[in-house]
Amino acid sequence: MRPDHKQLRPLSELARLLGPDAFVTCVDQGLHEEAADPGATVITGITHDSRAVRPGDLYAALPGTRAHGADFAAQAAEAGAAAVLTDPDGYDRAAATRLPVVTVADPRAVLGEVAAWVYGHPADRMLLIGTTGTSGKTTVSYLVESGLRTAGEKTGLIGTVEMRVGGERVDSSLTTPEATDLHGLFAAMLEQDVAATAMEVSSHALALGRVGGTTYDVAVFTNLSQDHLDFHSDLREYFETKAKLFTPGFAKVAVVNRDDRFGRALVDMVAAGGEVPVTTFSSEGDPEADWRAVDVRLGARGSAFRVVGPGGVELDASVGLPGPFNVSNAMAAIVGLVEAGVPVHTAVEGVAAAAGVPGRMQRVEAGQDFTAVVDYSHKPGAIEAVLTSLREVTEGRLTIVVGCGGDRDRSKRPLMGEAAARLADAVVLTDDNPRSEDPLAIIGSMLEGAAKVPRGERARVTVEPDRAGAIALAVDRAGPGDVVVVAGKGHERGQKVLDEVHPFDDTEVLEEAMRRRLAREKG
Ligand SMILES: CC(=O)N[C@H]1[C@@H](OP(=O)(O)OP(=O)(O)OC[C@H]2O[C@@H](n3ccc(=O)[nH]c3=O)[C@H](O)[C@@H]2O)O[C@H](CO)[C@@H](O)[C@@H]1O[C@H](C)C(=O)N[C@@H](C)C(=O)N[C@H](CCC(=O)O)C(=O)O
Ligand SMILES: Nc1ncnc2c1ncn2[C@@H]1O[C@H](COP(=O)(O)OP(=O)(O)OP(=O)(O)O)[C@@H](O)[C@H]1O
Repeated sequence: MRPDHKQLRPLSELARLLGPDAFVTCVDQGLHEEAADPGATVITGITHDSRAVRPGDLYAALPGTRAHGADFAAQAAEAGAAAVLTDPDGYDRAAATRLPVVTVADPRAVLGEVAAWVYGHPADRMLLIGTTGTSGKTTVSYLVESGLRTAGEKTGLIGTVEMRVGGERVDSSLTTPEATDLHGLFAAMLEQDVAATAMEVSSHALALGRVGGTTYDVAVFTNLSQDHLDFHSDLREYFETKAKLFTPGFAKVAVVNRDDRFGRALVDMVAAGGEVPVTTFSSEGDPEADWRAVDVRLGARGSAFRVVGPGGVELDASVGLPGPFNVSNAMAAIVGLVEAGVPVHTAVEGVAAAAGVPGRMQRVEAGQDFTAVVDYSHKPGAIEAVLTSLREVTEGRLTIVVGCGGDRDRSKRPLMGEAAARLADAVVLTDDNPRSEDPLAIIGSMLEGAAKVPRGERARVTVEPDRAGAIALAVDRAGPGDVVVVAGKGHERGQKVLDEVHPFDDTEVLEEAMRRRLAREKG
């Protein structure tokens, strides 16, 4: 989504912004190595994708893992690009278009600043609350947005499930959009009078410069556990990437979960920097936290608790999402809102009023006599949190249907298998976005983890590679009062096989399996 109003930015201004390390060249002016005078060239928008170029755009030709954006410079020029931003490697193909070319050593590193410049620094003109962490980013962002709405703001939301601009819903393909799209989105939000935005900040975004040129009024940290080790070299580097969000260029204030060991390390790191004030929260009774959730009463559909904060604040609160981890998410949102200037009672009211988050601990009803849940847990920490939470609210048997994605962090597969086999009574291992891999090989790695649980403590493990078959199996075996959780896809609507996405909706398949069973039972 882009603003309707076109920007008019002279390219000469960009050359000044980027300073002496940027070369501006224009073959048509006979200038190959000297800084050219980009003269009358005017930029009216920006994109990193040749397929999305609009006339007047600056096309950012970025080096990628599969291609170099410069490979598509001719296509961008044909679509009306006014100039190209690239690195020395992409220069030849960019210059061949005869458009002005801005060459910098690392275009991703400046892309956020450049995109913010193109759109007139829109993020600086709204309240921005960014949330990072391995788990809880989407949930906290939904809760924060609800709090901002309760405070009377027209809101924006940016995250994995969807983006929202005022009341309008926009599909989302990444958790955190690329910098060019992000600043365009902020500008479009301003045009619609959005005054406050809640957004998710992934570690990919921090590593790939997607949030450059964006300063968060409040940056929130939920937790860190193993994930994305296909992208980050190890847990330490993953943590350090997340920690970037809490440095002065990115955050004005930090809100950090003290119950998480990486959260405590982050508190020390930010405090040592001495530039970003930190406020902490705990839902597990840490007396050192600035804000605490006490007297937590867990229920099958949500929790009630008391919020205790600085200056004698103490008030009743609730969250309509089950599990202790959602009390933690609610605290993250409440404290984030308070640090953003929302009165605490409004923050508490907004969080309590939030509707469920699509595909997160979502109950599915078809008249069955057991509890059926769809949840987006697709990493060891989330599987553990979800199974522990569901165990607390059921006397019956707990079954999980779970797989693990192909072409992504392989080291988490045995950990997911182990967590499922340790914490559930029954596990059905199945397929989940195999991409280019053999689903049985992925399941094999999960089985390795499951086998580490001692026999007497291990859940009954069944393998059914066909996901619909696996869901039906779990449904057919469920007894009254049991819980079946279908993990991994949550709000997603497809199964990724090779480069194709085949329609697959866990909620629909689960509903259908339960209806079929009821029909069979009725005779
Ligand atoms: C690992 C990663 O994040 N990769 C991102 C990266 O892709 P890449 O380096 O492979 O790009 P490439 O395909 O080689 O293309 C190079 C350049 O050519 C451009 N291009 C390519 C083809 C074309 O026809 N025209 C064109 O202009 C591309 O836009 C790109 O700028 O740059 C692309 C756009 O510039 C992103 O779309 C792509 O995200 C892919 C789709 C992705 O799946 N990313 C995931 C892992 C991700 O970012 N996830 C996090 C959330 C993680 C979490 O769950 O916490 C997220 O924030 O979404
Ligand atoms: N605070 C938390 N601690 C542990 N697990 C959580 C927490 N919050 C949510 N989860 C689990 O993680 C799943 C994903 O939650 P959510 O979408 O809010 O997190 P996320 O950080 O946005 O995830 P992702 O990066 O995978 O998009 C939930 O469905 C739930 O199983």
